[in-house]
Amino acid sequence: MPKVLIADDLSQAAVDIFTNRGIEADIKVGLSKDELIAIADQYDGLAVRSACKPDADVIAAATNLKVIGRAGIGVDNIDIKAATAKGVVVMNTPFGNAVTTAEHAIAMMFAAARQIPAADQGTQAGKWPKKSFVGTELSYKTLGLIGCGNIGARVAERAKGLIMKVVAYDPFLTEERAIELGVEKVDLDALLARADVITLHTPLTEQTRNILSKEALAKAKKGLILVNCARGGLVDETAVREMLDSGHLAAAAFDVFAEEPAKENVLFGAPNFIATPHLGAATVEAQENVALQVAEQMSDYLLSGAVTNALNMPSVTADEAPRLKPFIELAEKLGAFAGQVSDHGFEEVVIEYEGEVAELNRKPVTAAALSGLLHASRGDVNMVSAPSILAESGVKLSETKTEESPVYDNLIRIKVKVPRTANSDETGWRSLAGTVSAGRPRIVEVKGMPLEGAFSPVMLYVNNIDKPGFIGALGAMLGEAGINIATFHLGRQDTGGEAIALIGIDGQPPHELTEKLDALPHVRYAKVLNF
Ligand SMILES: NC(=O)C1=CN([C@@H]2O[C@H](COP(=O)(O)OP(=O)(O)OC[C@H]3O[C@@H](n4cnc5c(N)ncnc54)[C@H](O)[C@@H]3O)[C@@H](O)[C@H]2O)C=CC1
Ligand SMILES: O=C(O)CCC(=O)C(=O)O
Repeated sequence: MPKVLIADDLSQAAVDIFTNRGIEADIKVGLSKDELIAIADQYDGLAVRSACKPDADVIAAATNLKVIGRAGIGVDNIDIKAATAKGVVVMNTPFGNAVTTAEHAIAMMFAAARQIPAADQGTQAGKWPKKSFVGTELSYKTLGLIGCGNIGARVAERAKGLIMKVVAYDPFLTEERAIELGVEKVDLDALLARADVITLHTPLTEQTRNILSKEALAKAKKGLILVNCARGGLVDETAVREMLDSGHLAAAAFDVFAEEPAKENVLFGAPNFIATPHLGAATVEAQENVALQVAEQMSDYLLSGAVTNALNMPSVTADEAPRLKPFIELAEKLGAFAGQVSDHGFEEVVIEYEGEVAELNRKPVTAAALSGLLHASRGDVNMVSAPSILAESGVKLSETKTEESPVYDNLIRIKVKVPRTANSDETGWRSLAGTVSAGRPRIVEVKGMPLEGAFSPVMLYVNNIDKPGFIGALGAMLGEAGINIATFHLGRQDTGGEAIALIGIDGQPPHELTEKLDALPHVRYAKVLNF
């Protein structure tokens, strides 16, 4: 039974889903990093919000971990690179709290424009401070959105309802989408020059960190209201403090801080500054949404291999997962075959899809092929880590698809380009193909030569010249070594030409056997393959 750790406050809905689906869920909120590392290897899944920080050390200690689920949007608390390298899927819930967070941004904008918290404090202190609070009307003012994705777009919709003019800076916002949302796409300098209110809605990345630097803020209009319900690191907090003190900024309302939990901060106590403790997503509805979603997604992955909203792995729906399973198995085995016979590595990989499989979601199938391919040389690799490992190695990857498959209903062919080496005249492309028949993977072609057979856990691969007596000698050699033959598949180009034998054997043969095989006349190459 898979086991997950819920390491941040999550609605009970998540626990119920895990339990109902037969997954054991431990709740341990507020663990220190050392405490988390000490127990991390017990879990297949880790469910977090933003307080728990699965960094490279935690991920390295979590030797059984398969999935990290973020009940929320921002994943800057998770080391996705480290997770990918260890083959751990990272998934979030990109829509579950978007409305709630957009509403919080609007609430913060109003609170700042009318200084509601300070007015409330003064009133309840018996001061009736009516003359101290003269606010700003928002209708017909310009709202500048930095980031116009899920949340930004929802803020835009609401701001338009408030009769505000909305301009947006987002390099990935298309003109069509801007028109659809009724916002004007502008560059950052234009936004700074025109906005009466700025609200941030980008993720925290190396590109967005400090996007509102001291220099950028200096370009903003005097009297600006600044709202940040995205991430603390997006804004220079010290510069905001100086500008609130000097009156360049009329007000600022922040839900997020560079250091959280923010028990102290340079902004605290600044004039017209409003703070909430990262409450953007804190509504009953949003917490229910993200908890349900993350628990369903993690359970789907752990139980059926379905992948939704992953940041480091192609999606596989629950419907697709069972259909893809045999093709994933075939691709991984073909990749493993190619990887084990590529003694000197490979420079390029081509994966050809024919027939039925060409019409399926091929990304996970390709990831499986690469996982098999890299396994011989890299060991600890899986479908999550393989594509990025291959990309980092500089090996070129391409894919083709043909709806028609001349012989089989479906066919996957893997071609690898092997490099020229001092000891090998085997240059150029090597190819292997297989099919799924009656739900089982079968190999149907090796080096362009047709043959037909199932994969066995241990196989002997022999590439030889087709000469009488060879098969007898091979059988005798295996018999002498006490090795039982389970399956025997032969292929050849033409009589007396290049040939191959693929022999399923019961158990691992001694190393000397391949040496003896290699020494047989007419044998060009012999290798034990493991699947
Ligand atoms: N305060 C809170 O409790 C919450 C905060 N958030 C934060 O809000 C962020 C945004 O969430 P969503 O809108 O759902 O994400 P999203 O991915 O839908 O939208 C982000 C937008 O930022 C844009 N962007 C990326 N780089 C940019 C750049 N250099 N300059 C300008 N725009 C850029 C993207 O193109 C995208 O349109 C999250 O990453 C998270 O950090 C999310 C939920 C709750
Ligand atoms: O889980 C939370 O309370 C924070 C939500 C958030 O910041 C996010 O979803 O990115």
